[in-house]
Amino acid sequence: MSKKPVRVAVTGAAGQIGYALLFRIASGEMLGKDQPVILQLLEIPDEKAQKALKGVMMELEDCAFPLLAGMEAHSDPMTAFKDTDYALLVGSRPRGPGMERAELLAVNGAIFIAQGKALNAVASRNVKVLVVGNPANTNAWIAMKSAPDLPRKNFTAMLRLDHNRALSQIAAKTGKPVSSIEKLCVWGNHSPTMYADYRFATIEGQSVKEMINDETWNREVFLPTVGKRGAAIIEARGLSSAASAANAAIDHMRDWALGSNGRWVTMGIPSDGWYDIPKDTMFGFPVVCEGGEYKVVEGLPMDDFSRERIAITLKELLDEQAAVKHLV
Ligand SMILES: NC(=O)C1=CN([C@@H]2O[C@H](COP(=O)(O)OP(=O)(O)OC[C@H]3O[C@@H](n4cnc5c(N)ncnc54)[C@H](O)[C@@H]3O)[C@@H](O)[C@H]2O)C=CC1
Ligand SMILES: O=C([O-])CC(=O)C(=O)O
Repeated sequence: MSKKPVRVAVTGAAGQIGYALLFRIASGEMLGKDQPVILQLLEIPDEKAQKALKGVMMELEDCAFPLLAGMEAHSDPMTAFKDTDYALLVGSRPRGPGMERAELLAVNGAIFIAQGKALNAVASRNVKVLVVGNPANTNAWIAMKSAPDLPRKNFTAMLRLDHNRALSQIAAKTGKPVSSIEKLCVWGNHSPTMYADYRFATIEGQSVKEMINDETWNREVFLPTVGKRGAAIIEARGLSSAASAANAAIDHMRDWALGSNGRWVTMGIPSDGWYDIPKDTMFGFPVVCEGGEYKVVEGLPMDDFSRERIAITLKELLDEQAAVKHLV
C-alpha cells in the first residue's frame, strides 16, 4: 500500500537554495523514494517573488515527479505551515562579500519570530524544523523561543554543510574516500568560530588523527579552510553557496527522518546541558539518528585546545542570543 503524503514547508522557495532544493525533495531524495510529499512553499508577499515562485512551481510540474502529491504557493506563514510535518526555513537575506553571518541578525532575526509563532500555531505537533537562513543557530533559537507549545527538540540549525566540508577536506588530505570517514563532528556555531573535530574520526578502523599526524595542518589549514569556506565561495561566485547548502539540508532532514545508520552526523540542536553547553543554546553536536530522533554522542573526552575552541564558539552564540533577547 502506498504511504500517506507528508507536508513539507519550504520558505524562500524562489531563492537560490530553494531552486537547488525543491526538485530533490520532490524526487524523494530527502524522505525516501516511497514517500509522497505535498510542498507548501512560502515567499514574501511581493509580486516579483510570487511570480518567480510560480515559475519554479511550473518547472516542478514539468518534472512530473511521481512522489509530488500536491504543491501550494503561500505568502503568509500561517497558511504555509498549516499541518506541516517538515519545515525548512531557508528564506532570509544572504550575506555579501566582507560581511559576517552574525551581521544578518538585525535583518533576518524578525523573520524567525513570525515564523516560530506561526509554526507554534498551525504546524503538526511533531514538525521537524531545520533553519538554514543565517545566522542559522541563533535564528533557530529565536524560532524555538517563539514556539513555546512545540517540543524544543523539534528545532534544529544547519551545520551539516560544515560537516560535509570537513569530510571532503579530510578525504583530500588522507587520499581516502569520503564514505570511509566516520566519527567526525563540528561543534558550535555555523560561523568561522565553529570547531571541526577529527580527534575521534576513523577510516577503516584507523585513527584519522594518527594518519594525518600534523597538528599544524589541523590548526593552520584545516580549521580555517572549513570555518571560512562560506566566505571563500562568496568571493569566488559572487553569491553564497546554494547547491551545497541545499544538499546539506537534504542530508540533515533525511538522516533525522530516516536514520543515520549508526554514523555520526552534525546537527545544531538545543542543548540539554551536554558538554557543559548551557541548556537551550542552539549548538552543533555530534549525533546519531534513529527512528526519527537524534541522540547526542556523549562522553567524548576534551583536551585543552578543544575546550578553548568550544568556549570561543559558545561565547559567540551567547553574545548573539543576548543581542536578540529583547525580541523573544
Ligand atoms: N546554514 C547554512 O549552512 C547556509 C545558510 N545560508 C543562508 O540561507 C539563506 C538563503 O540563501 P539564498 O537562497 O542563497 O538567498 P536568496 O536571496 O537567493 O533567496 C532567499 C529567498 O528568501 C525569500 N525570503 C526573504 N524573506 C522571507 C520570508 N520572511 N519568508 C519567506 N521567504 C523569504 C526571498 O524573497 C528570496 O527569494 C541566507 O540567509 C543564507 O545566508 C546559505 C548557505 C548555507
Ligand atoms: O557563507 C555564507 O554566508 C553562506 C553559508 O552559510 C555558507 O556557505 O556556509
